[in-house]
Amino acid sequence: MINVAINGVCGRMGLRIATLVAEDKDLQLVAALERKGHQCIGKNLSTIISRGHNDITISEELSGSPEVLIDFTSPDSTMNRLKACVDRGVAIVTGTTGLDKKQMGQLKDASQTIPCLFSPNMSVGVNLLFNLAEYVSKILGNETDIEIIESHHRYKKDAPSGTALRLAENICSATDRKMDEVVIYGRKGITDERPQDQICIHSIRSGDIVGEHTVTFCNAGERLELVHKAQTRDSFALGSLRAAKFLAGKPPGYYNMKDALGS
Ligand SMILES: NC(=O)C1=CN([C@@H]2O[C@H](COP(=O)(O)OP(=O)(O)OC[C@H]3O[C@@H](n4cnc5c(N)ncnc54)[C@H](OP(=O)(O)O)[C@@H]3O)[C@@H](O)[C@H]2O)C=CC1
Ligand SMILES: O=C(O)C1=N[C@H](C(=O)O)C[C@H](O)C1
Repeated sequence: MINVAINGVCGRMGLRIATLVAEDKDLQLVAALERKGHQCIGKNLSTIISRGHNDITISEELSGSPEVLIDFTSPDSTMNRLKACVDRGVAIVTGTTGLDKKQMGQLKDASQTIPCLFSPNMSVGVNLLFNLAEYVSKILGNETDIEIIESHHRYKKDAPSGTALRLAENICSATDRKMDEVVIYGRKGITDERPQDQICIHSIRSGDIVGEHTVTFCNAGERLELVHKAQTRDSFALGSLRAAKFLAGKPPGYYNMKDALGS
């Protein structure tokens, strides 16, 4: 049995993860965290997710000796909890996106002390898409116009999605391009002819779209599209549970979903 804690337990992801942990025979929820002053602090989790975890009260502080903290919150919250994980020797699985370079550096520094796993997308399908985009861009080379379209719900706080950025990073590394030289984020005004190696990321925020990503490769006369559509958040949540099981007991280090999926 692996003891886990969830940071942001009352969020869209946190609630799904708590529900799925209750159904997983290998995992035991020992702490459910929200920020100080959150309306759910002190409430019994089972009254919110209507099943499981009858003994868990939502709290502000990491407690209950978890082996792994599962975090889907915001960059500030992730950094705050990361300090607590390092102090207490707790591994962290984080899916929080929008971390800046400094915060990503802090996560990597922490991985010298505790096992850390970060992925901008924890669904199996998107991690396959990461590989497919790399493979296709290697074959189609630089003679192809590449665009990325990501679509999410109206409540998403960051843009572009971490998944879209990772897709662009993979394509750049596969085609010897540099992100800061070729990637743009939407278009406006007189843009003239697009440079051959340009990658444009477009972000749609609308309604209750869970998470959709399309990579288009346009050659003369044909277009190839790689598309992933998440239908529920369980694709991400189940991936995070797989990551937590993988990370428990590992030595300190910086891990990703490829490691957790064994791919
Ligand atoms: N890697 C992946 O597979 C996936 C990653 N994500 C990412 O996960 C993150 C959360 O997404 P989602 O669940 O939809 O977001 P929600 O806003 O629904 O949930 C975020 C949770 O974190 C809490 N939180 C936010 N900011 C802070 C803070 N500064 N201090 C303490 N707690 C805080 C929120 O509490 P409060 O209500 O008080 O704000 C809430 O409980 C995003 O970065 C998103 O991109 C999402 C899905 C999949
Ligand atoms: O905020 C979301 O919902 C999601 N965010 C992640 C991202 O930024 O890539 C992953 C997924 O697309 C859902």
